[in-house]
Amino acid sequence: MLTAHTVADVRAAEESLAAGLPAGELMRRAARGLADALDHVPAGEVLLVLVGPGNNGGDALFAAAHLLDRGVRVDLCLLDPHRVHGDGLAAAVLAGAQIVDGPSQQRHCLDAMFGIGARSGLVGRAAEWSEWIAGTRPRTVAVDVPSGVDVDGATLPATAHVMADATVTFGTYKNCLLVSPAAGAAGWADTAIARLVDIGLAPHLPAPSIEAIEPSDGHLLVETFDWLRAPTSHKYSRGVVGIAAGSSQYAGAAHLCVSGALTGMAGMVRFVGDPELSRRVVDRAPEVVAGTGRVQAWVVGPGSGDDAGDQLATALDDGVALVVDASALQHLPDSFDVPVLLTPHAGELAEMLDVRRDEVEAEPLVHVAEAARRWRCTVLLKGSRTLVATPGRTTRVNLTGSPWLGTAGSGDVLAGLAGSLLASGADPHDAGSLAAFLHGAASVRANRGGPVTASAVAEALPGTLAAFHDGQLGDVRDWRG
Ligand SMILES: NC(=O)C1=CN([C@@H]2O[C@H](COP(=O)(O)OP(=O)(O)OC[C@H]3O[C@@H](n4cnc5c(N)ncnc54)[C@H](OP(=O)(O)O)[C@@H]3O)[C@@H](O)[C@H]2O)[C@@H](O)CC1
Ligand SMILES: Nc1ncnc2c1ncn2[C@@H]1O[C@H](COP(=O)(O)OP(=O)(O)O)[C@@H](O)[C@H]1O
Repeated sequence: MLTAHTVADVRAAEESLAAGLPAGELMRRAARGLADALDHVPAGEVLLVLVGPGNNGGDALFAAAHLLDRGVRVDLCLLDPHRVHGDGLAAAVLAGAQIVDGPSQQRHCLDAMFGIGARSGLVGRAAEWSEWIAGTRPRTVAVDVPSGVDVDGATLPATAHVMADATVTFGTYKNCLLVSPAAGAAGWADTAIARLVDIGLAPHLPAPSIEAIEPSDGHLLVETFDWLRAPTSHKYSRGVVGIAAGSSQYAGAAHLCVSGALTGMAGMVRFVGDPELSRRVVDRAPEVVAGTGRVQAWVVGPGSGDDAGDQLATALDDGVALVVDASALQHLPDSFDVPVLLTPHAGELAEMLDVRRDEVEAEPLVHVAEAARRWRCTVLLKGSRTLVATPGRTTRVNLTGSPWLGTAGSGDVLAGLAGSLLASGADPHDAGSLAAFLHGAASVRANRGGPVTASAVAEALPGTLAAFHDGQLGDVRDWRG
Protein backbone atom coordinates (compact mmCIF):
# COMPACT_ATOMS: atom_id res chain seq x y z
CA MET A 1 0.00 0.00 0.00
CA LEU A 2 1.10 3.50 -0.71
CA THR A 3 0.39 5.67 2.35
CA ALA A 4 -0.04 9.33 3.26
CA HIS A 5 0.10 10.97 6.68
CA THR A 6 -1.17 14.18 8.22
CA VAL A 7 1.10 17.14 8.92
CA ALA A 8 0.85 16.54 12.70
CA ASP A 9 1.90 12.90 12.28
CA VAL A 10 4.77 13.83 9.95
CA ARG A 11 6.04 16.43 12.40
CA ALA A 12 5.89 14.01 15.35
CA ALA A 13 7.69 11.30 13.34
CA GLU A 14 10.35 13.75 12.17
CA GLU A 15 10.93 14.84 15.75
CA SER A 16 11.33 11.25 16.90
CA LEU A 17 13.67 10.41 14.01
CA ALA A 18 15.73 13.59 14.36
CA ALA A 19 16.29 12.91 18.09
CA GLY A 20 18.58 10.00 17.17
CA LEU A 21 20.50 11.79 14.39
CA PRO A 22 23.15 14.51 14.19
CA ALA A 23 21.72 18.04 13.86
CA GLY A 24 20.72 18.89 10.29
CA GLU A 25 20.93 15.29 9.06
CA LEU A 26 17.26 15.14 8.03
CA MET A 27 17.52 18.24 5.91
CA ARG A 28 20.74 16.91 4.37
CA ARG A 29 18.91 13.71 3.38
CA ALA A 30 15.95 15.67 1.99
CA ALA A 31 18.22 18.03 0.01
CA ARG A 32 20.31 15.19 -1.45
CA GLY A 33 17.16 13.33 -2.54
CA LEU A 34 15.69 16.51 -4.00
CA ALA A 35 18.85 17.25 -5.99
CA ASP A 36 18.89 13.67 -7.33
CA ALA A 37 15.26 14.01 -8.40
CA LEU A 38 16.06 17.13 -10.41
CA ASP A 39 18.11 15.16 -12.93
CA HIS A 40 16.03 16.60 -15.79
CA VAL A 41 17.77 20.00 -15.36
CA PRO A 42 20.90 19.84 -17.57
CA ALA A 43 24.25 21.40 -16.72
CA GLY A 44 24.39 24.98 -18.01
CA GLU A 45 20.61 25.48 -17.68
CA VAL A 46 19.27 28.06 -15.19
CA LEU A 47 17.05 26.84 -12.33
CA LEU A 48 14.99 29.48 -10.56
CA VAL A 49 14.45 28.61 -6.89
CA LEU A 50 11.54 30.35 -5.12
CA VAL A 51 12.70 30.32 -1.50
CA GLY A 52 10.27 30.62 1.40
CA PRO A 53 11.05 31.51 5.03
CA GLY A 54 11.08 28.04 6.58
CA ASN A 55 12.69 24.63 6.27
CA ASN A 56 11.04 24.05 2.90
CA GLY A 57 13.21 26.87 1.57
CA GLY A 58 16.14 25.33 3.47
CA ASP A 59 15.76 22.00 1.67
CA ALA A 60 15.85 23.77 -1.69
CA LEU A 61 18.88 25.90 -0.82
CA PHE A 62 20.98 22.86 0.15
CA ALA A 63 19.71 21.03 -2.96
CA ALA A 64 20.74 24.08 -5.03
CA ALA A 65 24.29 23.74 -3.72
CA HIS A 66 24.38 20.12 -5.00
CA LEU A 67 23.00 21.21 -8.36
CA LEU A 68 25.57 23.99 -8.72
CA ASP A 69 28.27 21.36 -8.13
CA ARG A 70 26.71 19.49 -11.08
CA GLY A 71 27.02 22.54 -13.33
CA VAL A 72 23.41 23.80 -13.14
CA ARG A 73 23.13 27.59 -12.77
CA VAL A 74 20.86 28.73 -9.93
CA ASP A 75 18.89 31.97 -9.47
CA LEU A 76 17.40 32.50 -6.02
CA CYS A 77 14.25 34.55 -5.35
CA LEU A 78 13.92 35.13 -1.61
CA LEU A 79 10.33 35.65 -0.49
CA ASP A 80 11.52 37.54 2.59
CA PRO A 81 15.28 38.32 2.64
CA HIS A 82 15.02 38.79 6.41
CA ARG A 83 13.55 35.32 6.98
CA VAL A 84 15.47 32.66 5.17
CA HIS A 85 17.30 29.48 6.22
CA GLY A 86 20.71 31.02 6.99
CA ASP A 87 22.93 27.96 6.61
CA GLY A 88 21.10 26.94 3.44
CA LEU A 89 21.53 30.38 1.89
CA ALA A 90 25.23 30.43 2.82
CA ALA A 91 25.74 26.99 1.21
CA ALA A 92 23.94 27.97 -1.99
CA VAL A 93 25.71 31.31 -2.35
CA LEU A 94 29.10 29.75 -1.61
CA ALA A 95 28.45 27.22 -4.38
CA GLY A 96 27.71 30.08 -6.82
CA ALA A 97 23.95 30.83 -6.65
CA GLN A 98 22.84 34.33 -7.65
CA ILE A 99 20.16 36.24 -5.76
CA VAL A 100 17.70 37.89 -8.17
CA ASP A 101 14.80 40.30 -7.53
CA GLY A 102 12.09 38.24 -9.16
CA PRO A 103 11.39 35.61 -11.83
CA SER A 104 12.09 36.48 -15.46
CA GLN A 105 12.64 34.04 -18.33
CA GLN A 106 13.89 30.94 -16.48
CA ARG A 107 12.63 27.68 -18.00
CA HIS A 108 13.08 25.57 -14.86
CA CYS A 109 11.60 26.45 -11.47
CA LEU A 110 11.72 24.94 -7.97
CA ASP A 111 8.79 25.93 -5.77
CA ALA A 112 10.17 25.97 -2.21
CA MET A 113 7.99 28.73 -0.84
CA PHE A 114 6.04 26.65 1.68
CA GLY A 115 5.94 23.00 2.67
CA ILE A 116 3.96 21.32 5.41
CA GLY A 117 4.09 24.53 7.43
CA ALA A 118 1.83 26.13 4.83
CA ARG A 119 -1.47 27.82 5.41
CA SER A 120 -3.79 27.38 2.46
CA GLY A 121 -3.79 30.25 -0.05
CA LEU A 122 -1.03 32.57 -1.29
CA VAL A 123 -1.06 36.37 -1.14
CA GLY A 124 1.41 39.15 -2.01
CA ARG A 125 4.67 38.19 -3.74
CA ALA A 126 4.01 34.46 -3.26
CA ALA A 127 0.74 34.88 -5.19
CA GLU A 128 2.53 36.92 -7.88
CA TRP A 129 5.15 34.23 -8.31
CA SER A 130 2.51 31.50 -8.56
CA GLU A 131 0.86 33.60 -11.29
CA TRP A 132 4.20 33.91 -13.07
CA ILE A 133 4.44 30.11 -13.07
CA ALA A 134 0.89 29.82 -14.46
CA GLY A 135 1.57 32.42 -17.16
CA THR A 136 5.17 31.57 -18.17
CA ARG A 137 4.93 27.79 -17.67
CA PRO A 138 8.51 26.97 -16.67
CA ARG A 139 8.93 23.29 -15.87
CA THR A 140 8.10 23.52 -12.12
CA VAL A 141 8.90 21.02 -9.40
CA ALA A 142 7.31 21.59 -5.98
CA VAL A 143 9.32 20.75 -2.86
CA ASP A 144 7.35 18.45 -0.51
CA VAL A 145 3.96 19.95 -1.51
CA PRO A 146 2.83 22.62 -4.00
CA SER A 147 2.79 25.92 -2.12
CA GLY A 148 -0.61 27.24 -1.09
CA VAL A 149 -2.72 24.04 -1.13
CA ASP A 150 -4.46 22.67 1.96
CA VAL A 151 -2.04 19.86 2.86
CA ASP A 152 -4.32 17.67 5.03
CA GLY A 153 -7.72 18.58 3.56
CA ALA A 154 -6.43 18.21 -0.03
CA THR A 155 -8.47 21.21 -1.14
CA LEU A 156 -7.47 24.21 -3.24
CA PRO A 157 -7.74 27.76 -1.88
CA ALA A 158 -9.97 30.44 -3.38
CA THR A 159 -6.81 32.56 -3.61
CA ALA A 160 -3.61 31.61 -5.45
CA HIS A 161 -1.58 28.39 -5.22
CA VAL A 162 1.25 26.88 -7.25
CA MET A 163 0.44 24.51 -10.11
CA ALA A 164 3.49 22.25 -10.36
CA ASP A 165 4.48 19.80 -13.10
CA ALA A 166 5.83 17.38 -10.49
CA THR A 167 6.45 17.19 -6.75
CA VAL A 168 9.29 15.67 -4.75
CA THR A 169 8.14 14.77 -1.26
CA PHE A 170 9.95 13.55 1.86
CA GLY A 171 9.41 10.62 4.22
CA THR A 172 5.80 9.83 3.31
CA TYR A 173 3.09 11.14 1.00
CA LYS A 174 0.83 13.96 2.21
CA ASN A 175 -2.96 13.86 1.62
CA CYS A 176 -2.77 16.75 -0.87
CA LEU A 177 -0.48 14.74 -3.16
CA LEU A 178 -2.96 11.88 -3.62
CA VAL A 179 -6.47 13.28 -3.25
CA SER A 180 -8.34 15.62 -5.60
CA PRO A 181 -8.55 18.50 -6.15
CA ALA A 182 -5.17 19.35 -4.57
CA ALA A 183 -3.45 16.40 -6.27
CA GLY A 184 -3.97 18.21 -9.58
CA ALA A 185 -1.66 20.98 -8.34
CA ALA A 186 1.08 18.46 -7.50
CA GLY A 187 1.57 17.74 -11.19
CA TRP A 188 0.77 15.17 -13.83
CA ALA A 189 4.27 14.93 -15.30
CA ASP A 190 5.99 11.54 -15.45
CA THR A 191 4.17 9.07 -13.20
CA ALA A 192 1.56 11.55 -11.90
CA ILE A 193 2.44 10.58 -8.36
CA ALA A 194 4.92 12.64 -6.39
CA ARG A 195 8.42 11.23 -6.15
CA LEU A 196 9.08 10.03 -2.60
CA VAL A 197 12.51 10.59 -1.04
CA ASP A 198 13.30 8.12 1.74
CA ILE A 199 14.65 10.01 4.74
CA GLY A 200 14.26 7.10 7.18
CA LEU A 201 10.89 8.18 8.54
CA ALA A 202 8.89 4.96 8.07
CA PRO A 203 9.60 3.31 11.47
CA HIS A 204 8.46 6.49 13.24
CA LEU A 205 5.15 6.91 11.43
CA PRO A 206 1.74 5.94 12.91
CA ALA A 207 -1.21 4.52 10.91
CA PRO A 208 -1.74 6.47 7.69
CA SER A 209 -4.47 9.04 7.05
CA ILE A 210 -4.92 7.84 3.43
CA GLU A 211 -3.82 4.69 1.61
CA ALA A 212 -3.81 3.48 -1.97
CA ILE A 213 -3.57 -0.03 -3.41
CA GLU A 214 -0.50 -0.45 -5.63
CA PRO A 215 0.20 -2.79 -8.55
CA SER A 216 2.49 -4.82 -6.26
CA ASP A 217 -0.36 -5.51 -3.78
CA GLY A 218 -1.67 -8.64 -5.54
CA HIS A 219 -1.27 -10.51 -2.23
CA LEU A 220 -4.46 -8.70 -1.16
CA LEU A 221 -6.46 -11.02 -3.39
CA VAL A 222 -5.32 -14.15 -1.59
CA GLU A 223 -5.70 -12.45 1.79
CA THR A 224 -9.22 -11.26 0.97
CA PHE A 225 -10.68 -14.27 -0.83
CA ASP A 226 -10.18 -17.43 1.24
CA TRP A 227 -11.40 -19.69 -1.57
CA LEU A 228 -8.42 -18.69 -3.74
CA ARG A 229 -6.33 -20.89 -1.46
CA ALA A 230 -8.77 -23.80 -1.67
CA PRO A 231 -8.48 -26.02 -4.76
CA THR A 232 -11.78 -27.58 -3.70
CA SER A 233 -13.71 -24.34 -4.12
CA HIS A 234 -16.87 -24.43 -6.22
CA LYS A 235 -19.23 -21.87 -7.66
CA TYR A 236 -21.25 -21.51 -4.48
CA SER A 237 -18.20 -21.19 -2.24
CA ARG A 238 -16.98 -18.45 -4.62
CA GLY A 239 -20.32 -16.69 -4.14
CA VAL A 240 -23.30 -15.72 -6.28
CA VAL A 241 -23.94 -12.09 -7.16
CA GLY A 242 -27.43 -10.90 -8.04
CA ILE A 243 -27.85 -7.99 -10.45
CA ALA A 244 -30.97 -5.82 -10.49
CA ALA A 245 -30.01 -3.30 -13.17
CA GLY A 246 -31.16 -1.82 -16.47
CA SER A 247 -34.54 -0.71 -17.72
CA SER A 248 -36.26 -0.11 -21.03
CA GLN A 249 -34.53 3.28 -21.18
CA TYR A 250 -31.09 1.99 -20.13
CA ALA A 251 -30.98 -1.60 -21.32
CA GLY A 252 -27.23 -1.35 -21.91
CA ALA A 253 -26.61 -0.76 -18.21
CA ALA A 254 -27.84 -4.30 -17.52
CA HIS A 255 -25.32 -5.76 -19.98
CA LEU A 256 -22.46 -3.62 -18.70
CA CYS A 257 -23.16 -4.31 -15.03
CA VAL A 258 -23.37 -8.04 -15.79
CA SER A 259 -20.11 -7.88 -17.79
CA GLY A 260 -18.36 -6.27 -14.79
CA ALA A 261 -19.76 -8.97 -12.50
CA LEU A 262 -18.85 -11.83 -14.86
CA THR A 263 -15.23 -10.84 -15.08
CA GLY A 264 -14.96 -10.55 -11.34
CA MET A 265 -14.53 -13.21 -8.77
CA ALA A 266 -18.04 -14.53 -8.14
CA GLY A 267 -18.86 -18.13 -9.04
CA MET A 268 -22.18 -17.22 -10.60
CA VAL A 269 -24.12 -14.18 -11.78
CA ARG A 270 -27.90 -13.97 -11.45
CA PHE A 271 -29.92 -11.37 -13.30
CA VAL A 272 -33.30 -10.17 -12.12
CA GLY A 273 -35.35 -7.92 -14.38
CA ASP A 274 -38.30 -7.89 -16.75
CA PRO A 275 -38.55 -10.98 -19.00
CA GLU A 276 -37.55 -9.23 -22.22
CA LEU A 277 -34.42 -7.68 -20.68
CA SER A 278 -33.53 -10.97 -18.95
CA ARG A 279 -33.79 -12.78 -22.28
CA ARG A 280 -31.45 -10.28 -23.93
CA VAL A 281 -28.95 -10.50 -21.07
CA VAL A 282 -28.85 -14.30 -21.27
CA ASP A 283 -28.60 -14.17 -25.09
CA ARG A 284 -25.46 -12.08 -24.79
CA ALA A 285 -24.01 -13.87 -21.78
CA PRO A 286 -25.19 -17.48 -21.60
CA GLU A 287 -23.43 -18.08 -18.27
CA VAL A 288 -25.90 -15.72 -16.56
CA VAL A 289 -28.80 -17.32 -14.69
CA ALA A 290 -31.99 -15.28 -14.97
CA GLY A 291 -34.59 -15.11 -12.21
CA THR A 292 -34.66 -14.90 -8.45
CA GLY A 293 -32.66 -17.26 -6.23
CA ARG A 294 -30.17 -17.29 -3.40
CA VAL A 295 -27.29 -14.81 -3.67
CA GLN A 296 -24.46 -13.65 -1.40
CA ALA A 297 -24.64 -10.01 -2.58
CA TRP A 298 -26.86 -7.75 -4.67
CA VAL A 299 -26.07 -4.91 -7.05
CA VAL A 300 -29.02 -2.56 -7.35
CA GLY A 301 -29.49 0.59 -9.39
CA PRO A 302 -27.30 0.84 -12.53
CA GLY A 303 -29.62 2.06 -15.28
CA SER A 304 -32.69 1.22 -13.18
CA GLY A 305 -35.92 3.03 -13.89
CA ASP A 306 -38.75 4.12 -11.59
CA ASP A 307 -38.64 0.76 -9.84
CA ALA A 308 -35.17 1.44 -8.29
CA GLY A 309 -36.73 2.00 -4.84
CA ASP A 310 -38.69 -1.29 -5.04
CA GLN A 311 -35.60 -3.17 -6.26
CA LEU A 312 -33.62 -1.83 -3.32
CA ALA A 313 -36.35 -2.77 -0.82
CA THR A 314 -36.50 -6.31 -2.26
CA ALA A 315 -32.71 -6.70 -2.10
CA LEU A 316 -32.65 -5.42 1.49
CA ASP A 317 -35.27 -8.02 2.46
CA ASP A 318 -32.77 -10.69 1.43
CA GLY A 319 -30.47 -9.74 4.31
CA VAL A 320 -27.23 -10.03 2.29
CA ALA A 321 -24.50 -7.51 1.38
CA LEU A 322 -25.28 -5.05 -1.37
CA VAL A 323 -23.90 -2.44 -3.75
CA VAL A 324 -26.25 0.51 -4.24
CA ASP A 325 -25.63 2.58 -7.37
CA ALA A 326 -27.18 5.31 -9.51
CA SER A 327 -30.92 5.96 -9.11
CA ALA A 328 -31.22 3.50 -6.18
CA LEU A 329 -29.05 5.94 -4.18
CA GLN A 330 -32.02 8.29 -3.95
CA HIS A 331 -34.05 5.66 -2.05
CA LEU A 332 -31.69 4.90 0.84
CA PRO A 333 -33.16 3.98 4.23
CA ASP A 334 -31.79 5.82 7.30
CA SER A 335 -29.52 2.91 8.19
CA PHE A 336 -28.62 -0.62 7.12
CA ASP A 337 -28.22 -3.86 9.01
CA VAL A 338 -26.27 -5.58 6.21
CA PRO A 339 -22.81 -4.72 4.76
CA VAL A 340 -23.35 -1.98 2.17
CA LEU A 341 -21.27 -0.24 -0.49
CA LEU A 342 -22.75 2.98 -1.93
CA THR A 343 -21.18 4.06 -5.26
CA PRO A 344 -22.20 7.64 -6.09
CA HIS A 345 -20.44 10.08 -8.40
CA ALA A 346 -20.16 13.67 -7.18
CA GLY A 347 -23.60 14.67 -8.49
CA GLU A 348 -25.31 11.72 -6.82
CA LEU A 349 -23.48 12.28 -3.53
CA ALA A 350 -24.50 15.95 -3.65
CA GLU A 351 -28.13 14.90 -3.98
CA MET A 352 -27.79 12.38 -1.12
CA LEU A 353 -26.32 15.03 1.17
CA ASP A 354 -28.49 17.89 -0.11
CA VAL A 355 -25.50 20.04 -1.10
CA ARG A 356 -24.28 21.33 -4.47
CA ARG A 357 -22.12 19.21 -6.77
CA ASP A 358 -19.34 21.80 -6.79
CA GLU A 359 -19.22 21.62 -2.98
CA VAL A 360 -18.58 17.86 -3.19
CA GLU A 361 -15.95 18.39 -5.89
CA ALA A 362 -14.20 21.08 -3.85
CA GLU A 363 -14.05 18.93 -0.68
CA PRO A 364 -14.47 15.28 -1.63
CA LEU A 365 -12.74 13.95 1.50
CA VAL A 366 -15.15 15.80 3.78
CA HIS A 367 -18.25 14.74 1.90
CA VAL A 368 -17.39 11.09 1.40
CA ALA A 369 -16.60 10.81 5.13
CA GLU A 370 -19.85 12.53 6.03
CA ALA A 371 -21.90 10.11 3.92
CA ALA A 372 -20.04 7.11 5.39
CA ARG A 373 -20.83 8.40 8.88
CA ARG A 374 -24.43 9.22 8.09
CA TRP A 375 -25.31 5.81 6.61
CA ARG A 376 -22.73 3.93 8.71
CA CYS A 377 -21.51 2.04 5.66
CA THR A 378 -18.84 2.21 2.94
CA VAL A 379 -19.11 5.01 0.40
CA LEU A 380 -17.17 4.94 -2.88
CA LEU A 381 -17.11 8.41 -4.42
CA LYS A 382 -16.33 8.02 -8.13
CA GLY A 383 -14.09 10.54 -9.86
CA SER A 384 -10.61 11.03 -11.26
CA ARG A 385 -9.29 10.00 -7.83
CA THR A 386 -12.03 7.72 -6.53
CA LEU A 387 -12.30 7.65 -2.73
CA VAL A 388 -13.53 4.79 -0.53
CA ALA A 389 -14.49 5.70 3.04
CA THR A 390 -15.78 3.48 5.85
CA PRO A 391 -16.21 4.50 9.50
CA GLY A 392 -13.22 3.16 11.47
CA ARG A 393 -11.11 2.32 8.40
CA THR A 394 -8.36 4.28 6.64
CA THR A 395 -9.82 6.06 3.62
CA ARG A 396 -8.48 4.71 0.31
CA VAL A 397 -7.84 6.68 -2.84
CA ASN A 398 -7.56 5.04 -6.24
CA LEU A 399 -4.53 5.90 -8.35
CA THR A 400 -5.09 3.65 -11.38
CA GLY A 401 -6.83 4.58 -14.60
CA SER A 402 -6.90 7.58 -16.88
CA PRO A 403 -9.33 10.34 -17.84
CA TRP A 404 -10.47 8.10 -20.71
CA LEU A 405 -12.35 6.08 -18.09
CA GLY A 406 -14.89 8.88 -17.76
CA THR A 407 -17.06 7.31 -20.45
CA ALA A 408 -20.73 6.33 -20.42
CA GLY A 409 -21.40 3.01 -18.75
CA SER A 410 -18.03 2.53 -17.07
CA GLY A 411 -19.70 3.12 -13.69
CA ASP A 412 -22.09 0.22 -14.47
CA VAL A 413 -19.10 -2.08 -15.03
CA LEU A 414 -17.59 -0.90 -11.75
CA ALA A 415 -20.79 -1.61 -9.80
CA GLY A 416 -21.01 -5.15 -11.21
CA LEU A 417 -17.35 -5.82 -10.45
CA ALA A 418 -17.70 -4.49 -6.88
CA GLY A 419 -20.79 -6.68 -6.38
CA SER A 420 -18.93 -9.78 -7.52
CA LEU A 421 -16.07 -9.06 -5.10
CA LEU A 422 -18.58 -8.52 -2.29
CA ALA A 423 -20.39 -11.79 -3.07
CA SER A 424 -17.06 -13.54 -3.22
CA GLY A 425 -16.06 -12.69 0.35
CA ALA A 426 -14.62 -9.16 0.45
CA ASP A 427 -16.03 -6.64 2.91
CA PRO A 428 -17.42 -3.44 1.34
CA HIS A 429 -14.21 -1.42 1.97
CA ASP A 430 -12.00 -4.00 0.24
CA ALA A 431 -14.59 -4.74 -2.46
CA GLY A 432 -14.94 -1.05 -3.33
CA SER A 433 -11.25 -0.21 -3.31
CA LEU A 434 -10.17 -3.37 -5.17
CA ALA A 435 -12.91 -2.81 -7.74
CA ALA A 436 -11.84 0.80 -8.33
CA PHE A 437 -8.20 -0.31 -8.61
CA LEU A 438 -8.90 -3.15 -11.08
CA HIS A 439 -11.38 -1.06 -13.09
CA GLY A 440 -8.82 1.77 -13.51
CA ALA A 441 -6.04 -0.68 -14.30
CA ALA A 442 -8.21 -2.48 -16.88
CA SER A 443 -8.96 0.81 -18.62
CA VAL A 444 -5.24 1.47 -19.10
CA ARG A 445 -4.51 -2.08 -20.23
CA ALA A 446 -7.44 -1.93 -22.66
CA ASN A 447 -5.88 0.91 -24.65
CA ARG A 448 -2.96 2.72 -23.01
CA GLY A 449 -2.91 6.40 -23.88
CA GLY A 450 -6.13 6.25 -25.87
CA PRO A 451 -9.92 6.05 -25.62
CA VAL A 452 -11.78 3.10 -24.14
CA THR A 453 -15.40 2.01 -24.06
CA ALA A 454 -17.04 0.57 -20.97
CA SER A 455 -17.28 -2.80 -22.77
CA ALA A 456 -13.54 -2.74 -23.49
CA VAL A 457 -12.84 -2.07 -19.81
CA ALA A 458 -14.97 -5.08 -18.83
CA GLU A 459 -13.19 -7.27 -21.40
CA ALA A 460 -9.81 -6.29 -19.98
CA LEU A 461 -10.78 -7.19 -16.41
CA PRO A 462 -9.93 -10.94 -16.30
CA GLY A 463 -6.42 -10.37 -17.67
CA THR A 464 -5.96 -7.47 -15.29
CA LEU A 465 -7.01 -9.60 -12.33
CA ALA A 466 -4.62 -12.36 -13.33
CA ALA A 467 -1.71 -9.94 -13.81
CA PHE A 468 -2.44 -8.30 -10.44
CA HIS A 469 -2.59 -11.69 -8.74
CA ASP A 470 0.75 -12.70 -10.32
CA GLY A 471 2.51 -9.40 -9.53
CA GLN A 472 2.82 -8.64 -13.27
CA LEU A 473 0.60 -5.57 -13.54
CA GLY A 474 3.30 -2.93 -14.07
CA ASP A 475 2.35 0.70 -14.51
CA VAL A 476 -1.42 1.16 -14.68
CA ARG A 477 -1.66 4.92 -14.31
CA ASP A 478 -2.06 6.98 -17.41
CA TRP A 479 -2.82 10.57 -16.62
CA ARG A 480 -1.72 12.18 -19.85
CA GLY A 481 -5.32 12.24 -21.06
N1 LIG B 1 11.02 19.12 10.12
C1 LIG B 1 12.06 18.41 9.61
O1 LIG B 1 12.88 17.88 10.31
C2 LIG B 1 12.19 18.31 8.16
C3 LIG B 1 11.46 19.16 7.35
N2 LIG B 1 11.67 19.23 6.07
C4 LIG B 1 11.15 20.34 5.31
O2 LIG B 1 10.59 21.31 6.14
C5 LIG B 1 9.32 21.71 5.66
C6 LIG B 1 8.51 22.30 6.75
O3 LIG B 1 9.24 23.41 7.17
P1 LIG B 1 8.62 24.52 8.16
O4 LIG B 1 7.99 23.86 9.30
O5 LIG B 1 9.73 25.44 8.46
O6 LIG B 1 7.50 25.19 7.32
P2 LIG B 1 7.49 25.79 5.82
O7 LIG B 1 6.50 24.99 5.09
O8 LIG B 1 8.85 25.88 5.22
O9 LIG B 1 6.96 27.31 5.98
C7 LIG B 1 6.50 27.80 7.17
C8 LIG B 1 6.67 29.29 7.13
O10 LIG B 1 5.91 29.81 6.08
C9 LIG B 1 4.96 30.77 6.52
N3 LIG B 1 3.72 30.52 5.78
C10 LIG B 1 3.06 29.35 5.68
N4 LIG B 1 2.04 29.44 4.83
C11 LIG B 1 2.04 30.71 4.38
C12 LIG B 1 1.20 31.42 3.47
N5 LIG B 1 0.18 30.81 2.85
N6 LIG B 1 1.47 32.71 3.23
C13 LIG B 1 2.51 33.33 3.84
N7 LIG B 1 3.34 32.69 4.72
C14 LIG B 1 3.09 31.41 4.99
C15 LIG B 1 4.82 30.52 7.99
O11 LIG B 1 4.51 31.74 8.56
P3 LIG B 1 3.79 31.85 9.99
O12 LIG B 1 2.68 30.83 9.99
O13 LIG B 1 4.85 31.57 10.98
O14 LIG B 1 3.30 33.23 10.01
C16 LIG B 1 6.20 29.98 8.35
O15 LIG B 1 7.08 31.07 8.57
C17 LIG B 1 8.78 20.47 5.06
O16 LIG B 1 7.72 20.70 4.15
C18 LIG B 1 10.02 19.94 4.37
O17 LIG B 1 10.21 20.60 3.12
C19 LIG B 1 12.69 18.39 5.45
O18 LIG B 1 13.88 19.10 5.50
C20 LIG B 1 12.83 17.07 6.15
C21 LIG B 1 13.13 17.32 7.57
N1 LIG C 1 -11.09 12.05 -15.16
C1 LIG C 1 -11.21 10.76 -14.78
N2 LIG C 1 -10.11 10.04 -14.54
C2 LIG C 1 -10.20 8.75 -14.16
N3 LIG C 1 -11.37 8.10 -13.97
C3 LIG C 1 -12.50 8.78 -14.17
C4 LIG C 1 -12.49 10.13 -14.57
N4 LIG C 1 -13.77 10.54 -14.69
C5 LIG C 1 -14.55 9.48 -14.36
N5 LIG C 1 -13.79 8.42 -14.05
C6 LIG C 1 -14.28 7.08 -13.65
O1 LIG C 1 -15.23 6.65 -14.62
C7 LIG C 1 -16.34 6.00 -14.01
C8 LIG C 1 -17.61 6.76 -14.38
O2 LIG C 1 -18.69 6.27 -13.66
P1 LIG C 1 -20.13 6.98 -13.74
O3 LIG C 1 -19.99 8.45 -13.51
O4 LIG C 1 -21.05 6.23 -12.85
O5 LIG C 1 -20.51 6.78 -15.25
P2 LIG C 1 -21.76 6.03 -15.90
O6 LIG C 1 -22.96 6.44 -15.10
O7 LIG C 1 -21.83 6.55 -17.31
O8 LIG C 1 -21.49 4.57 -15.85
C9 LIG C 1 -16.02 5.98 -12.51
O9 LIG C 1 -15.38 4.78 -12.18
C10 LIG C 1 -15.05 7.14 -12.34
O10 LIG C 1 -14.20 7.00 -11.23
